Amino acid sequence: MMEKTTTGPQGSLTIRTLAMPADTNPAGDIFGGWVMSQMDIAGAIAAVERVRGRVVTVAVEAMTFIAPVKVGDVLCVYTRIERVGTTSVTVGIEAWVRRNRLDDRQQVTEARFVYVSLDENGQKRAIAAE
Ligand SMILES: CC(=O)SCCNC(=O)CCNC(=O)[C@H](O)C(C)(C)COP(=O)(O)OP(=O)(O)OC[C@H]1O[C@@H](n2cnc3c(N)ncnc32)[C@H](O)[C@@H]1OP(=O)(O)O
Repeated sequence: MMEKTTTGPQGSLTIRTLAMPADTNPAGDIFGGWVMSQMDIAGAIAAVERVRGRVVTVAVEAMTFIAPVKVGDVLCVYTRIERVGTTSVTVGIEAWVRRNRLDDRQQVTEARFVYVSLDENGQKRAIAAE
């Protein structure tokens, strides 16, 4: 599991979006799947920037849901490149919310997503050194 953050978000702010009523479960909280989707999108943005090409998600590792997301929360997803392999890139991802008129900030998830670099034909592509 990734180290718990104690001071604030780690990484670059990659996505900021609003949790809407359509994304709730019957209990009124936001679906975990919606939050994971936002994290996958943010991780893919970070991976595409690093590999400078198309990527596909191959694995989600160490996904932890720390606190619920509520309707009206502003979800902020932070990413950082943790590892670059031959064809894969591992992105550390944290989601935080701002709630109660944006006064409170709380971490809601953390995970590592792994992406594989593909060429235009969908074949694995070696990642070039930076
Ligand atoms: C099922 C879905 O629709 S999910 C939504 C979107 N995702 C997809 O569609 C991806 C479906 N999967 C695939 O197309 C294939 O598995 C691919 C192209 C991603 C990988 O192809 P494979 O031939 O299995 O790849 P291979 O085993 O060589 O691994 C490629 C890289 O991914 C890494 N990798 C593969 N599986 C995993 C895993 N479970 N966890 C972490 N890393 C992994 C490998 O370590 C390797 O990294 P490296 O080149 O940096 O050393």
